[in-house]
Amino acid sequence: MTSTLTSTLAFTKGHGTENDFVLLTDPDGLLTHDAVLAARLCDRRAGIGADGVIRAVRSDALPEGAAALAEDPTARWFMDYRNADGSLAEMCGNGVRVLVAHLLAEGLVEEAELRSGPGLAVGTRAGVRRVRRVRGPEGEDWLAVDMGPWHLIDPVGASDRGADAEVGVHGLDGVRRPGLSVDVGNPHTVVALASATELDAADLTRAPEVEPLPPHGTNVELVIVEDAVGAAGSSEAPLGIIRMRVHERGVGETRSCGTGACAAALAVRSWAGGTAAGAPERWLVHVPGGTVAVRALEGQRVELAGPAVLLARGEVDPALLGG
Ligand SMILES: N[C@@H](CCC[C@H](N)C(=O)O)C(=O)O
Repeated sequence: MTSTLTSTLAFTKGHGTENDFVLLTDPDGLLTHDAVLAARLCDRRAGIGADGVIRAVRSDALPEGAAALAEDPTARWFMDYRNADGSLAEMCGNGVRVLVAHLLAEGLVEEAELRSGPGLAVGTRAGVRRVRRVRGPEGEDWLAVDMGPWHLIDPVGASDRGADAEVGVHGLDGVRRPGLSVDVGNPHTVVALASATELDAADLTRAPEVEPLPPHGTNVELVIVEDAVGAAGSSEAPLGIIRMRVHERGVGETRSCGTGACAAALAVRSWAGGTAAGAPERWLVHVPGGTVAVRALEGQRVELAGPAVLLARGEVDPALLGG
């Protein structure tokens, strides 16, 4: 992170539905945000402990930022995201909300930017994302992110299997369950389990076996669908309810995954036959760390909303990090 590993590094710790992150502020892109240091910071015993590291850097201070600025010249901040194992990820739905909360707390963006027009533009490796201030279902202060376009992933290309997968989940007596691979900026395979009992019994200390595996690996979401609220006979638009557990690429089981919640809702919608069949266009996704809301947007886009919590600030001596 620093060239000498002798000076301390300021950090903030935050989470979105308990998907937790170490945040570093590096406006001018002077830090070496490499895989080794990210893995050490994320170590839960010899480091600070987190599912990922987010470096807040100005888009014009790093090469990947050029594409973000070309897409939207107002995207002056970039989310440089690494997983707990140090690998780069294209996008993090919980992370982008926590990054924006951090930028606000540091006085680097204004609350007004979240409340006007389409919201604050943030560059990511998956493209520019826009973040707005919204109210949660119980009046909480939440952030909503336009997560951009999504598509099904066909890992084997032009086959009759399309994005369908078969997934072996550990802890379920060798049964294989149907999956659907969805790209929401990063890759996911959503797996439909048969019951809440299966969801609770699944062993996510190891990655589920996905066949065929998307080319860049995959995050895996195990889901069950609970009854939709406001369906048949009601004037209200139906609200789908999903329970989900997740095994993240580059991390392991986490308490939540924002992109994963979007993929889960989109897969469930697809299995239900889509809008034409009356499938809900908005969902609450319950994860072990809380609840997020997902909404289908026009133009095959999707929105994620949820909380962003900053809980600690401090300094760490990179020379003392173990791992
Ligand atoms: N937890 C994140 C996703 C983080 C990246 C993921 N592990 C990957 O490698 O794609 C989220 O909230 O979206």
